[in-house]
Amino acid sequence: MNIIVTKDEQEMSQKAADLLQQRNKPESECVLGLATGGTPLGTYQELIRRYESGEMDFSNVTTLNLDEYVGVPKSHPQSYRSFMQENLFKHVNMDTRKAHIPDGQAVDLKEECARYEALIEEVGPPDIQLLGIGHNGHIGFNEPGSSFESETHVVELADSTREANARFFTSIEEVPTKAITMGIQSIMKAKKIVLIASGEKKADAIQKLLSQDVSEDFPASALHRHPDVTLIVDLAAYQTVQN
Ligand SMILES: N[C@@H]1[C@@H](O)[C@H](O)[C@@H](COP(=O)(O)O)O[C@@H]1O
Repeated sequence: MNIIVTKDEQEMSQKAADLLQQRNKPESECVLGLATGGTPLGTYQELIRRYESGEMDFSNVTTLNLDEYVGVPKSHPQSYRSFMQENLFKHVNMDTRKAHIPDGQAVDLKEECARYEALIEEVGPPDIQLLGIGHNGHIGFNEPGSSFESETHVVELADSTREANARFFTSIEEVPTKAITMGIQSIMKAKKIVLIASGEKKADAIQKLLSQDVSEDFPASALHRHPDVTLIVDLAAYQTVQN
């Protein structure tokens, strides 16, 4: 695992945008694996800035998002479809028909998971996958205990994850209890993975990740088995590791 320590969140976002931009070559289709949450917001702002200044073009970009809440309408402001639309897609010259996100409102969720996994094979795998990390080490919505062999599936969200995400809703009761997520094995198919983390609140998770222990109790530890992972972490999330 390649580790880049940045002075702050802004620099973390710029470095992550650099890696995404490097994969976006004008002569070929580029597949980006994208994530939601607070952490990638700065990266998306940086990608938008680069598009607006003519440094980046998204016409050849296909995207595959990691996850989506179950039962939340696509138009709901907190659906991951709306999140991506508001924070990236609508600001760049993307063909949103090539922007894929699991359908959390599918009548048959099992069938939807199978469809999405097949889609990863069909349009993917991502040239690069952007990942955040949950306090408990979750990636996508793969909570502790998830099998490293898992493909796209429905998960029950851990109470700690619902509490962490409650800040985006008006109350904890509104936070969905289930989600569809790409599995660990699906995520590991990406050619390159970049994990970003910032702030003291992520320091424990980063410390655990860097302990090198590989265990299904800490989903992000699966990344130690991937040949091309870059961790970009700001000082606040990393410094505590040193103390
Ligand atoms: N499903 C998402 C993850 O993909 C994300 O990495 C994590 C951390 O979010 P944040 O970046 O807001 O800390 O939370 C959510 O639950």
